[in-house]
Amino acid sequence: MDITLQQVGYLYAKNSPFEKRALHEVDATIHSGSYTAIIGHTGSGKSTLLMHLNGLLKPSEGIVKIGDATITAGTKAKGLKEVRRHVGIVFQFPEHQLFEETVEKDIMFGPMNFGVDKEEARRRAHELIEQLGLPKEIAEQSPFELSGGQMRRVAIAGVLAFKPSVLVLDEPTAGLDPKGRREIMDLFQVLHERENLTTILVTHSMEDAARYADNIIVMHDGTSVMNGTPEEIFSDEERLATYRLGLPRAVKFQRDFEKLIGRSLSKMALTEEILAEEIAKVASEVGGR
Ligand SMILES: Nc1ncnc2c1ncn2[C@@H]1O[C@H](COP(=O)(O)OP(=O)(O)OP(=O)(O)O)[C@@H](O)[C@H]1O
Repeated sequence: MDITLQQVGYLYAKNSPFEKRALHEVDATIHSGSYTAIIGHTGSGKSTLLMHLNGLLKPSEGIVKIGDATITAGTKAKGLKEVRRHVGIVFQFPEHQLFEETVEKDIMFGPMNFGVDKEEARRRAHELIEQLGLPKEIAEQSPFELSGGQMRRVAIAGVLAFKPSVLVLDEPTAGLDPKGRREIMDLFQVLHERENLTTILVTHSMEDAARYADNIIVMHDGTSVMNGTPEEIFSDEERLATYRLGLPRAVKFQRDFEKLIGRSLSKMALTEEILAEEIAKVASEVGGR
């Protein structure tokens, strides 16, 4: 399911003394099956943009196309339920939205709300508990008895349970330790590859954008200023600096290493794995001389 934004603008509290423009003239295309990262400085409009991706907000100006649905300022709310079934959003700290008395019921809530029958919803809940690496027994436990990392997984399972075709992740690893962060991000990567799940990641982490995304949208002052592959986006350090964004660590190391050896490496080191490979190649050339 492709998502396209054409000249999208958004005003909070429109026509009130508190009116505030959060988006203007945003153009972007997110292709079905892609992994897109949305990056940008604090206040650049990422969260506002994200809420347009499943009709939680309707654009004040312009058009949002989500698959066959077209959303404009005049779109009626009842046309949007179908869109929400297809686009699942994992909000920041999603565990704050858990509310049922057991983990199983919490995961079943989403699919049942979209008309899935109880038995199928229960089957999905148990399957997801396993897939997300949670112990089976927690199905009957209260979500509030779990650790922070487990609660996060339960909340993610609740979104995956209604089988969205697009998964939107708003800083999904905020507040987790480095191991928990990596595990959750790797899990999304597996889902993206295995189910060809269109994935949209809103992140402050340049490393995560470089590591996981195949497409990056840069937001600045409420508009989309760059859209391209990680290689394209991170090749222009000066331009990124004007948007107050830095390069991923591996790319910075590469720049320093290239200066040291006096030539360019064959690939752009977007991840530490690629950088390590490139350094190993140079080391073996030097060793062979
Ligand atoms: N509910 C609201 N009412 C009024 N203005 C808002 C509201 N939410 C956000 N804004 C403003 O809209 C602009 C864009 O905010 P948004 O939260 O979309 O940015 P962001 O890039 O997601 O920021 P962050 O990285 O801090 O989450 C900011 O100037 C913000 O102050």
